[in-house]
Amino acid sequence: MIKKYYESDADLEKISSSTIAVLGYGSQGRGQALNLRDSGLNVIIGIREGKSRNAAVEDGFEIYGVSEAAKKADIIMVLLPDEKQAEVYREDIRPFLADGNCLMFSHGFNVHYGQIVPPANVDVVMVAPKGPGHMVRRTYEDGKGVPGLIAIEQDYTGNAKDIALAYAKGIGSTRAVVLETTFREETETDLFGEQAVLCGGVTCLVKAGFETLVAAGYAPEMAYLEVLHELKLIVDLIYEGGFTKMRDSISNTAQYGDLTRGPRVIGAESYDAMEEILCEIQTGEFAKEWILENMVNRPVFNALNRADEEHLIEEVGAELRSMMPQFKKD
Ligand SMILES: NC(=O)C1=CN([C@@H]2O[C@H](COP(=O)(O)OP(=O)(O)OC[C@H]3O[C@@H](n4cnc5c(N)ncnc54)[C@H](OP(=O)(O)O)[C@@H]3O)[C@@H](O)[C@H]2O)C=CC1
Ligand SMILES: CC[C@](O)(C(C)=O)C(=O)O
Ligand SMILES: [Mg+2]
Ligand SMILES: [Mg+2]
Repeated sequence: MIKKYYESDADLEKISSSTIAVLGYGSQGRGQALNLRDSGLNVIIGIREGKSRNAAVEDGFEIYGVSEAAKKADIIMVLLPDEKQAEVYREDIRPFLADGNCLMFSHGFNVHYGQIVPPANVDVVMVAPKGPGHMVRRTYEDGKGVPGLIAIEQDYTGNAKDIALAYAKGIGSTRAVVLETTFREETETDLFGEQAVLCGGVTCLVKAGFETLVAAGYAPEMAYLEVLHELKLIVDLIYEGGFTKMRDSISNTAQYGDLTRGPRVIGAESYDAMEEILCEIQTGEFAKEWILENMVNRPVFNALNRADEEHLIEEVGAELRSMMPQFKKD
């Protein structure tokens, strides 16, 4: 049985006298740093010059370069892009790690695939919120939390788990639930989830529905509202109460179509593709591909991203959203 932890299982005191360096101030860096500070913990930011450094200054943090922050800290949370972490680790983190420090990640990619090999005299820990950084912050501000994972790769001090749980409490995750996993399990399931379902699966499904309707002569605006805008409303119901709550809310006609037609869209071919994708993750083939892609300045990433940015669904969506009050900035 997987271990689950809640508020009463974690003690902020375990890290209340520690200096926590959050390295990177992007999606996760900002969300986690603000939550930790609001939880009363001692946070500094390690960041290069640039856009997100300015945001950290505006938010009133004590700011340092990455190496300086790593040197000052007891807990070093690496919230840099996965593809940059190994290089920054070699140059700006590893030389400044002290005996008994806690090296922390929110995703296991670099440790699991051997791109970062920490020394034996530090704790190596993961605290991974299961949600985007902006939601980590917004949910905390609402008095709730995004569920999280902890994993202990190396327990040099004997305190690694207490530290991980306290950090998870600091970012709000124990308000929801924290599961105990391993670097391998988190890395493989996270990559699979984002590729096959959450990001890759969903965007391709929506695009396919949109393109099918538009090719059949329906207005792109109709297609957009049908397969993209309404998706959130349906997903919200699934999120709140599973398939059952969603099916309680839709018409019987929709439910019959869902049960009989859904399996034709996601059929044997999709199951085979998912298995193949999982296998590429487990063997390290995907990791190798992504590392090599970065070494040659991301030609595939850039070309595919540009094509999607220029897709009709984005143009139509931007125009429709600009008229909807819920998307207007204050
Ligand atoms: N995004 C998410 O919600 C989730 C992310 N994670 C994990 O969290 C980690 C961080 O991801 P994410 O928050 O998306 O990252 P972002 O891309 O949002 O932010 C990265 C931050 O690192 C800084 N940075 C980039 N390159 C360098 C460098 N060479 N030296 C110093 N600073 C640098 C960026 O600064 P600048 O503005 O100057 O580019 C930015 O502040 C990853 O391990 C990811 O897998 C885990 C769960 C969810
Ligand atoms: C779903 C994408 C994610 O895994 C996340 C927000 O959890 C990521 O890497 O950003
Ligand atoms: Mg994820
Ligand atoms: Mg991920």
